[in-house]
Amino acid sequence: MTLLLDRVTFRYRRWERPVLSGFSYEVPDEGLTILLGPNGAGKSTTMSLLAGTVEPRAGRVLFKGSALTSADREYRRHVAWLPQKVPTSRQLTAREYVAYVAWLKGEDRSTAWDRAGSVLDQVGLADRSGQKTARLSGGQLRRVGIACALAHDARVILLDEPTAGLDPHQRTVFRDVLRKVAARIPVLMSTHDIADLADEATTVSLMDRGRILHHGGTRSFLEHARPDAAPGRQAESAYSVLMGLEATD
Ligand SMILES: Nc1ncnc2c1ncn2[C@@H]1O[C@H](COP(=O)(O)OP(=O)(O)OP(=O)(O)O)[C@@H](O)[C@H]1O
Repeated sequence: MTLLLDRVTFRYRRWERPVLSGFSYEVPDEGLTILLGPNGAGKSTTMSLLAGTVEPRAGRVLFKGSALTSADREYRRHVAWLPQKVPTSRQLTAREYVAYVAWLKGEDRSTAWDRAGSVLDQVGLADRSGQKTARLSGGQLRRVGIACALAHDARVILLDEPTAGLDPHQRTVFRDVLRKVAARIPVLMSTHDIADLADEATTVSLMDRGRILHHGGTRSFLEHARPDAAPGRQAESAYSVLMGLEATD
């Protein structure tokens, strides 16, 4: 019950149909939740609303029982939002950048600097902490983004397609970091990479056209797979069945 959307309606332009209408969604308080759905389903919109980067036309965004207001410092501090492209400053080193973000979120300078060192170590980037962010790879930058969330004591982490475009090695490293982080802090992550969920996710949410089609434990999601789905393909099959793309028998 930490972070949720309560009967939210949202449209990008006044004359357009709402992307979400009377939409409610609660981010689970534990583990890794994966938000699946086809292009245009409303995943990024849902995450932007939860992150407070856009405001609903109707309904509420609630954090720890209080409605979000854009000036809410506690919210900014405790809800970490990582868009697909981590917005780093190219001139700063990884450590300077993480420390800067922690300072912006309210840590004092020396605490921010110390924590930046320790969290970069936690995401496996201790040896890159003195490197300019402009010279880091996409996968390393996403780990810098996670480090920022850890540095300012986030209570919830929202990740928009964090594994998109990563090579298999970077993806594995990123998932290892994610597994450790999600054991301590709830993480909501949108993805098209169904393989991400099989081993890692605690909860699976599937949305389409602004509606949630499934929200529950990974096992209950996988139970929707066709009985004859090939080993390792149950998640894809469950997705297709729930989306109505594939019959169950
Ligand atoms: N900035 C925008 N301006 C206008 N319409 C938008 C904007 N962003 C998204 N939309 C529309 O809102 C709907 C939901 O988009 P959204 O990006 O939330 O979906 P998504 O599930 O994240 O898709 P994808 O998997 O492609 O990232 C789509 O119809 C999309 O065209």
